[in-house]
Order: sequence, then C-alpha cells, then structure tokens
Amino acid sequence: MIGRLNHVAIAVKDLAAATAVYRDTLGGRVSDAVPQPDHGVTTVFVELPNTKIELLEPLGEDSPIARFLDRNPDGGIHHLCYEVEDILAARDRLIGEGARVLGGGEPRIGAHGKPVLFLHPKDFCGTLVELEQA
Ligand SMILES: CC[C@H](C(=O)O)C(=O)SCCNC(=O)CCNC(=O)[C@H](O)C(C)(C)COP(=O)(O)OP(=O)(O)OC[C@H]1O[C@@H](n2cnc3c(N)ncnc32)[C@H](O)[C@@H]1OP(=O)(O)O
Ligand SMILES: [Co+2]
Repeated sequence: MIGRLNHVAIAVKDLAAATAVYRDTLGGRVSDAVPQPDHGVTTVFVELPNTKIELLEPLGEDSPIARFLDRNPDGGIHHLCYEVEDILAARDRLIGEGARVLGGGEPRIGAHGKPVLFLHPKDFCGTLVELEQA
C-alpha cells in the first residue's frame, strides 16, 4: 500500500532560522514560506534528489504542532509522509485493521494540492504518519 516517501517533516519554532540552516549551512534548495491556515502551520519545503524535507512552524492559536514543540523546544522530526495510489481505499483498509485515522477520516487538501490523511502515532511505532494521494 505505501509507496514513495514524499517528505519527512521537521517541526520548529523559528521557520526562518530553520530555513537558513537548510539553505546556508546544508546548501539545500528551499521554497518560499507558505502559510497553510487550514492546517495551522506555515511550511517550507527543501527539495532533495530523492524526497523532500518539510519544515513546519505553528500558525494561529490552536496549531496541531504546538504541544509537540512544547515537548520538543529545539524542534524535531514530526511526521513521515508516504504516497498511496488510492487514499480512500487506504483509509478504509486501515480503519478495517483498527488503525486510528485522524481528522474524522476525511482526506483534506495538503501542501501539494492533493488529499492527505494522518494516522495516530500510537498505532505506527510512535511515529505520526501522513498519507498523500500520489
Ligand atoms: C499543509 C499540510 C502539510 C502537508 O504535508 O500536506 C502537513 O503536514 S500539516 C502537519 C500538521 N498537522 C498535523 O500534524 C495533523 C495531524 N496531527 C494531529 O492531529 C496531532 O499532532 C496529534 C493528534 C497527532 C497529536 O497532537 P498533540 O501532540 O496535541 O496530542 P497529545 O499531546 O495528546 O499527544 C498524544 C500522544 O501522541 C504523541 N505524539 C504527538 N505528536 C506526535 C508526533 N508528531 N510523533 C510522535 N508522537 C506524537 C504524544 O507524545 C502523546 O503521547 P503520550 O505517550 O500520550 O504522551
Ligand atoms: Co506533511
């Protein structure tokens, strides 16, 4: 079911500083910062030859990454995003296997304009998993 690794997300308190680290210190190719109000984050993508790094900063009052950053004030790896051929079929299969699909199970449009879902970290080796329609 899961396919390509679309991105690895890193949550940070200071997106500009993190972007400078990936651009200047690591020599990465970074995108502009894009506010994603529906998701409560602002994103920067670092394009790599084989995948992407998604830098995330909280946006707004009840950002879903706020408590993660309280627990990890220096930032940290927040989630992995895998591509799937059919996100609704993947969702139904996962629910059938007892996995917790977050956000009521309805896909939402993510940073790449495609439907995404999130799976509870407690069901996936302590790792927050995002699925993106390929
Ligand atoms: C623009 C879209 C973009 C894209 O790529 O398209 C994005 O990626 S948007 C990314 C931001 N949005 C989300 O992350 C949505 C899904 N996430 C959530 O709904 C929450 O983050 C949630 C429910 C996974 C956790 O929220 P919160 O930390 O506030 O809940 P708790 O404090 O109750 O934590 C519960 C339990 O889970 C552990 N936890 C939380 N986050 C993570 C994580 N990222 N990785 C691993 N574990 C995590 C937390 O430590 C708690 O464990 P416990 O043992 O009970 O203390
Ligand atoms: Co993501």
